[in-house]
Amino acid sequence: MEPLRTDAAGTHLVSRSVPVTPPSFRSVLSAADAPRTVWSAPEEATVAGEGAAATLTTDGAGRFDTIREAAEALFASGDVHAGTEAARPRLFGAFGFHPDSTDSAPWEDFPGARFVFPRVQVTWVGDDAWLTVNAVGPDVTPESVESRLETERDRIESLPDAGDPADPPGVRGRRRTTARDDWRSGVAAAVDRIDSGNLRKVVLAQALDVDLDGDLSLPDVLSRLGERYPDCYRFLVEPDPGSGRTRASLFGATPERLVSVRGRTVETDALAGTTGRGETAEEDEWLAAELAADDKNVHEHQLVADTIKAQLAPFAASVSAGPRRIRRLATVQHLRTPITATLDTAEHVLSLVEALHPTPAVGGLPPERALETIRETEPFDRGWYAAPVGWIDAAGYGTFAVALRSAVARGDTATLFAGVGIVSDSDPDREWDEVQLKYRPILDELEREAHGR
Ligand SMILES: C=C(O[C@@H]1C=C(C(=O)O)C=C[C@H]1O)C(=O)O
Repeated sequence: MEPLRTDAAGTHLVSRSVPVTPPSFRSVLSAADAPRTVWSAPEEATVAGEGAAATLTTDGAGRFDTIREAAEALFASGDVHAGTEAARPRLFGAFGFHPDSTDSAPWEDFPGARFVFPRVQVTWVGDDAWLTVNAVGPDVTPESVESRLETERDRIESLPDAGDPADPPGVRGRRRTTARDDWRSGVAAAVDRIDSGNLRKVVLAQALDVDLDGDLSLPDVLSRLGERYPDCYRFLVEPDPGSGRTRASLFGATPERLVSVRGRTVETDALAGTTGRGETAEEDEWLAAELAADDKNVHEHQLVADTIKAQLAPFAASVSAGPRRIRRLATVQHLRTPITATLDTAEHVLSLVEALHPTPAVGGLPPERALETIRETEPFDRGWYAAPVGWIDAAGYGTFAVALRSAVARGDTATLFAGVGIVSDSDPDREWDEVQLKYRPILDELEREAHGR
């Protein structure tokens, strides 16, 4: 197993929180020290993290266990006064899609897993906001953290106004990593494997490198994504840059929850099967009805729902699925089945993340064949695209989303990722169009002409 790399071993943790006059999200993030962390999810508090009181980093197939053990050890040493549940200390981070990290751009600075325990955490819950200050180290005292809490409260309550949001920077150049002909032959080869009985489904992705005309303001991007995609999971993670490199930021607004665990309750979703949005309400309804009745999409979706239920079965005597419905987003519509389970015994959220990742919504079936097909077909590394991103607390509860509708921004460049499920009757050109639709949430934040829609 790859060792854990941490600056928190053998030390203890102190965390203190106070209510604050709610600051603006954009002001907090604009003034935040690196690495910045954002987590904002439906029915959850929004969190912005600044800096790192500790980081947990590892690689390899044992990355879920290594991070779970390190998180448990870190929180076990805790002296925590949170005041309210939402402000409690949490670790935020993500895993790589494949067990081994890669050196290829844009992923040079992204290990197999990395979690940050923010130095300063601002949490918005309903109309209230809380400030949490965290410290980890051999010499940390409650008094030093309480005094920092006072200083940080003064700073947060007197942050300068962030001003008007910046327009998207504009895109001056773009390069696809997959040419249309290569895509057609890749999809055709995958369909051949499916027809020969070796594979049932595989999700193939593309990447798009863009050169920007100016700087990307992530505070503005994340705040706009929150307005356009309030039902999605918005995230920002920023691993430390290698020497001579500008810091990279992975951000996105994904509709897909991988799993959430609270007490014995597990909630997840099967999300697969896609169509576009119409120009009118009638067209939207027509597209939704066509999607719900489309054999190819329903089959693709059902494979995901059945697999998730089977993956949860060893943990829970009862796993139940709600009705399959349409999930309508600003740019696409999906088929969605909500799935809930009651755990037989308490489990850490990372045990469920490990059991579920990658679901056939982003990998395929059978998993090993699908992963082999992905590696052989895609001319780029997935890095943290389509991988679990989320948070963990001291109780082992947490929520993880699947890092889709996402991009890595670094300086004046960004790389976007999007994929589609391939089954026996997939048409390469329709799948190509679906990939382009899935770039939209992020491209709209980069292209000037899209602004103001
Ligand atoms: C792979 C992506 O999306 C996934 C694939 C879907 C599909 O094939 O219909 C739908 C939602 C997601 O599970 C992506 O957005 O990149």
